[in-house]
Amino acid sequence: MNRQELVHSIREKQSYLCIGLDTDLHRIPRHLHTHADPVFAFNKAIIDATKDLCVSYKINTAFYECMGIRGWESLQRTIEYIPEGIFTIADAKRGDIGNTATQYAKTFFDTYNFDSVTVAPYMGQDSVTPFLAFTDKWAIMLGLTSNEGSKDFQLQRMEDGEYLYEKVLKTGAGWGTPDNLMFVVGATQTEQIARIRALVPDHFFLVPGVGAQGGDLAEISKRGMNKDCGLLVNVSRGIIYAGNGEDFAADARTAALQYQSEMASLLSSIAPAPAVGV
Ligand SMILES: O=C(O)c1cc(=O)[nH]c(=O)n1[C@@H]1O[C@H](COP(=O)(O)O)[C@@H](O)[C@H]1O
Repeated sequence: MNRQELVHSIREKQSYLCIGLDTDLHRIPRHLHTHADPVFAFNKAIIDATKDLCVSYKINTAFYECMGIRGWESLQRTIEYIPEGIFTIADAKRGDIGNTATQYAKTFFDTYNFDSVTVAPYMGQDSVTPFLAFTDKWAIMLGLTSNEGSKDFQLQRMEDGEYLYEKVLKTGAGWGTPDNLMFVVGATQTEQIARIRALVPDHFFLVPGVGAQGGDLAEISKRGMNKDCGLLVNVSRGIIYAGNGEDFAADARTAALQYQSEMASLLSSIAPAPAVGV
């Protein structure tokens, strides 16, 4: 999916919600365990209940890889089930020498046909550029993450007073374009987000950390939105585990609808659609 299509979908659905399919076999409702593929049965019900409310689904591969071959099968069924026109993210946080990175890119873009992959930039340019060589596919590079450990390296100051994450963002931005590169910016990093938006004004940010990690949707939207919206806000546990009974999918829809409604009003107040013909 290209940037124009993504922006169009955000405007049309009045949503920049990304739902994280962090599906844990041990947390899904009991009645699903009679299915041949309980993880896919769960994902299918969540997708059916929420596909009109979100513009993206993020599949965190850890939750699938831990189940071996069965997990990869659930992942494949899930990616194939996500409707056309919804932006898909393989949250795999890959990063390796160029020759190996090319194989990771082929895995997620050719074999599984995801629109994007999350990548860790620690190994530098040659570990990221293989993900940028595919038409209408995206690399989503870790910028400033949502977790406590972001203080260990990312929020350390360099000799010139700049944070390490700022150097990473500025350097990384030169490897791709706002049409094929996004950055991960944690929703818990409210104090930094305006600074990050100033550094990379045009790029999309994937913003995880709303819901279970306590990030504030309104605050990050006010500080991080650009004229194209420029945000994909991910919620995983806060939506998919909103309920755990027979009605879990309806409960997930209710939670997603709350986020989408808030997003619609934030979009109209912060980044209203340009008038037709402008
Ligand atoms: O790259 C990510 O998606 C990511 C980056 C980050 O800084 N923090 C973060 O929580 N994530 C992921 O975003 C999702 C957050 O899940 P919830 O906290 O359940 O909404 C998980 O899949 C995390 O692995």
